Amino acid sequence: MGKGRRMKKQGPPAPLDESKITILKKRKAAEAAEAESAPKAVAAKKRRRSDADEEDVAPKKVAPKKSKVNSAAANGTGKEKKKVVAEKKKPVPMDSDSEDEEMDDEFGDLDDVSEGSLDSQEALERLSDLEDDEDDSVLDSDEEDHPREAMFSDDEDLSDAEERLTAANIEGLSRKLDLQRQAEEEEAEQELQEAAMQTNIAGDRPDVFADETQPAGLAPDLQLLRQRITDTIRILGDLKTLGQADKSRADYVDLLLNDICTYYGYTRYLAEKLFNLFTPMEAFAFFEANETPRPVVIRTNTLRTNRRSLAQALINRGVVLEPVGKWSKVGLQVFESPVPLGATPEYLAGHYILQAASSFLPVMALAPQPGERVLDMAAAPGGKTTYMSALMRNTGCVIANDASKPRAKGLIGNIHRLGCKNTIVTNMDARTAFPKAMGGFDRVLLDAPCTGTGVISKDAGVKTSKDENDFLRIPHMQRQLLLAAIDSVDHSSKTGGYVVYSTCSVTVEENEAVVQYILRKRPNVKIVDTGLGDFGSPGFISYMGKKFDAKMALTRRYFPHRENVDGFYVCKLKKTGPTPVAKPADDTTSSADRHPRRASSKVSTDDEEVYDKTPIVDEDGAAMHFEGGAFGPFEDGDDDKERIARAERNRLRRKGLNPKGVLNKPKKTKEEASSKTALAKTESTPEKTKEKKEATKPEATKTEAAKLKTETAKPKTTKKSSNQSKGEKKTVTKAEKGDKKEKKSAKKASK
Ligand SMILES: C[S@@+](CC[C@H](N)C(=O)[O-])C[C@H]1O[C@@H](n2cnc3c(N)ncnc32)[C@H](O)[C@@H]1O
Repeated sequence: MGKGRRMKKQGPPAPLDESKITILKKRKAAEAAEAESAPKAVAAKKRRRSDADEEDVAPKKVAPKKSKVNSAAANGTGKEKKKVVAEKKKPVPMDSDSEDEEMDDEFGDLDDVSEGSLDSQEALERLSDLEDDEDDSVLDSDEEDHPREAMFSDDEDLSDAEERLTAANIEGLSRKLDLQRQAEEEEAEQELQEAAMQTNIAGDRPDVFADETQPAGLAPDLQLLRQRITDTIRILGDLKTLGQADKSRADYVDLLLNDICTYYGYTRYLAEKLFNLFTPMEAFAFFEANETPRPVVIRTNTLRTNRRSLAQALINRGVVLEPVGKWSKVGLQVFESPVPLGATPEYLAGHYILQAASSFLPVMALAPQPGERVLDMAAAPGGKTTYMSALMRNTGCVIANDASKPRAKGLIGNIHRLGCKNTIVTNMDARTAFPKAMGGFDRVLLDAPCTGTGVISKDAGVKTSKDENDFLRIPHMQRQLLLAAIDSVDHSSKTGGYVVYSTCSVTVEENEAVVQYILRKRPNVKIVDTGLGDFGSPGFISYMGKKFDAKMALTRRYFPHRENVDGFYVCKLKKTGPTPVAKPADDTTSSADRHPRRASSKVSTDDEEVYDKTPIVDEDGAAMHFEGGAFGPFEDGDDDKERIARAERNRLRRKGLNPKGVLNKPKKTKEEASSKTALAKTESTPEKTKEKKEATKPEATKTEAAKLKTETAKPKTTKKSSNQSKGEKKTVTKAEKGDKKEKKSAKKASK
């Protein structure tokens, strides 16, 4: 487990502005105010609790934690901290006012804990609080119409067993406090430095261009570079006052971008693209956040357990954890673990999956319902598929597709481990496979392949590996996939008709621009609210002079520096009608013509490879019957024939047979067989026999036979392959063998 910012709680941070640089002062003031008001607040809370105990009516609620215990210990001296830990071991006397008072300062939240790990108790209490609050949570859209009592049996009271503390947990807490304190100290020091820099330049106009040119071959002085970055940002914030007369904004931005590239190691192209998403100040925070890992999060698999039991089991192993935030009922943020989280018995038994917090969000937005048919178009390694399966309580059907075979194997592994029984894995290119192979889904998730600019903290390679070509190629693929996703949804689904599009990238090209393209190509979809509440920021409605649909603000963006999660984008679309089918230029009997209801909504599109297989319903809502079933016939029969032929060839190859030989061999019809016997008796010349045979063959066979004729004229080696298929290996002559060897060695040489 890492240290430092990992300890930060996930959730919406304070709005980022210039004050971030002088945050320390503010924090100190806030801490002082908090220290003053804390005893009162705790006393009030205690009063509330005892009232509740007496009346036994009010639901138990504890103030959200930026734990006082933590902060007290974290801010205290080593001695104080030891005292904190020692105090934790003591049973807390509930009826002693004076002792209560004393404890209130540090243990306000733990007044009903008798013994055991503060850790476990704290985490469990927090779980309890969160679950008490869950009913009125607006964030879990998966609760929409189907309350999931059965899945969340974790709001029962804490049992005595759960309350028992272990020495290991106390040690865990102590370590957690150490780490937290260290992180806060580091952060404070950094902020102090930044504040000092700011003070230094506040009075005069810093000349950031003075030491711009660095002697070639010398490693950059990182501290100076960092200082110049913060100076330049400061100047850009107040160019009129702080800027030099002979320098423009563009000069400062150019200098800043160069410095960012040198300091953080981005290509200029990517640095600029990311920089343009924010104000200079916020861009700095974003680049900074990409340098530290996000918190480790696990998702409870509610098909196998509930969050409280899982938390308890892991706490018993010394894991320090707490609920990920109010927005999720199943996430646990892990602060520290003495055991590898990917190898605990709970992990192996499928009680949880390691999953980044932000990747819960698309599934929450999709909100798949029990009994539905759902498609996960790009599913591997399955974090979202298995969450969907759990939300659907293992009912209905999830088609989990991924184009990568090795990744699909990992997907299968996770599906098995987590006990998802309603899931089918397919391995196809979703751009062309759907909805041709399958359509009419209630919901589709497209967690699209992307450039990964939201997960640079996990994969620093993105900083240098993504170029202009990637930002053309990948959005193109995303558009194709999203078109296929939309066309695979049943707009008339009673319960759904939704598509969720998500990426772990923060660029506009891969997010709003893709959605905007889709709105133009598919007038039968509209953007709807994700149901994710206030968590995250709204999507862009304009960017660099480009205007997007006003509803783009309903889509959500998540950033490492704002929410302390991986950068992510989530858009929810509702399909309102069948996709108009474009008429291929040379097809005079297109489906639109055959299905007049489709013809009326014919549109011109350059994505003609995608066809909507949504059932066409009549006025009463009943599915209409067309040739080929409810989805209509496959327009591209020739494609199918070719696919089938290819599959057959592959099947033969797998069997070790030569497809050419086998498939080109004319099949004997019954008549042929019988006439052959008859002819054997009566005919004398082979020519005559041949003529007769030709006459009895259907047209297609005739051409095949003609082919065969030319083949027989070829040297023996060619014919041999067809003989081999009949198991006539023995007839291969030595000369033929030599010929084969020669061919093989020639092949090798050419390779
Ligand atoms: C962002 S990852 C999906 C992560 C997954 N949804 C999860 O939560 O575990 C994107 C996936 O898309 C797959 N992919 C790429 N191109 C594809 C295509 N044309 N059709 C289907 N899957 C594709 C990749 O193999 C990769 O596994």
